[in-house]
Amino acid sequence: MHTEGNMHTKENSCCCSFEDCKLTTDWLLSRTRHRPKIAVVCGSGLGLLADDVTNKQTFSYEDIPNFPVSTVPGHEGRLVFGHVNDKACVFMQGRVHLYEGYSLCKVTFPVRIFKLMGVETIIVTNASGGLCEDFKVGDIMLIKDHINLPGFAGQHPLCGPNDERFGIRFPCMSDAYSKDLRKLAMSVSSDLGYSNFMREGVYCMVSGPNFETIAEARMLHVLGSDSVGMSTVPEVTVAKHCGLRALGISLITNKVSLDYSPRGEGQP
Ligand SMILES: O=P(O)(O)O[C@H]1O[C@H](CO)[C@@H](O)[C@H]1O
Ligand code: HPA
Repeated sequence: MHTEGNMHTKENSCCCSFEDCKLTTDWLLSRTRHRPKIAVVCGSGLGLLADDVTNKQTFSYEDIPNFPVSTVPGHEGRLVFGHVNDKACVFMQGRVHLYEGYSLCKVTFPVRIFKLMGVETIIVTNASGGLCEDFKVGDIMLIKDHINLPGFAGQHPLCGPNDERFGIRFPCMSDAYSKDLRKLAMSVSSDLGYSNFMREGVYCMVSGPNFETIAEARMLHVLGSDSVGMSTVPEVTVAKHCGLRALGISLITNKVSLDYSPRGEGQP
């Protein structure tokens, strides 16, 4: 069989085998007493989510065997173990993306490490562009569903041989984002007085690194996307595959231009 240039063939399918994951998990477990039940992936510029962690122990990604290293600004590249309100947590201060040149297997490697460490719930955050006309910059969108655009083109973290120790071959994705967690998040934000800027919607992943053309943005909108970004979907897909409960939170950091007329500099 000719394999050159095809990432997903049997011979060249996985840079992150179960054994690789086990090695990294054991490395971490032997260096920390923390046993987190909740993992949080901090999106671009959102590393401050880990600021209030108590009893902190941190590891630089570059020191952790097999771990991918963040290369973009706004992604510090450290794992932070500790407690938030007495809950044992681990925060990824910074993630890696497909456009950095990592395979999606590598992008999602940390999710499997969390699973093997005993994590049960994962909160995946991101910075994204608002496509829904009602959205304002600064709104927070709870992700109720996603569109995996790179997945349609074969860029999918679960392509390649399936290891049943992680999950089944054909995982269901219709309930990837826990309804209960979304309900809880809405109720907590209402208690905090945040209801005015809480939204719920569909996140679409594009590969990046360029932002969308106006025609592309219109297409994504017509397809039912409320926000667009270059992450999250692979992590949540792998989380669902291995049985983690997931909450997805998107901070709307910009409004995506859907028409050619306004402020028209440089536009077609
Ligand atoms: O999704 P996160 O990591 O928050 O980052 C978002 O912000 C970057 C673009 O500014 C892209 O990487 C996009 O995906
Ligand atoms: N498009 C894609 N990714 C993004 C955007 C956007 O407008 N904003 C933040 N990440």
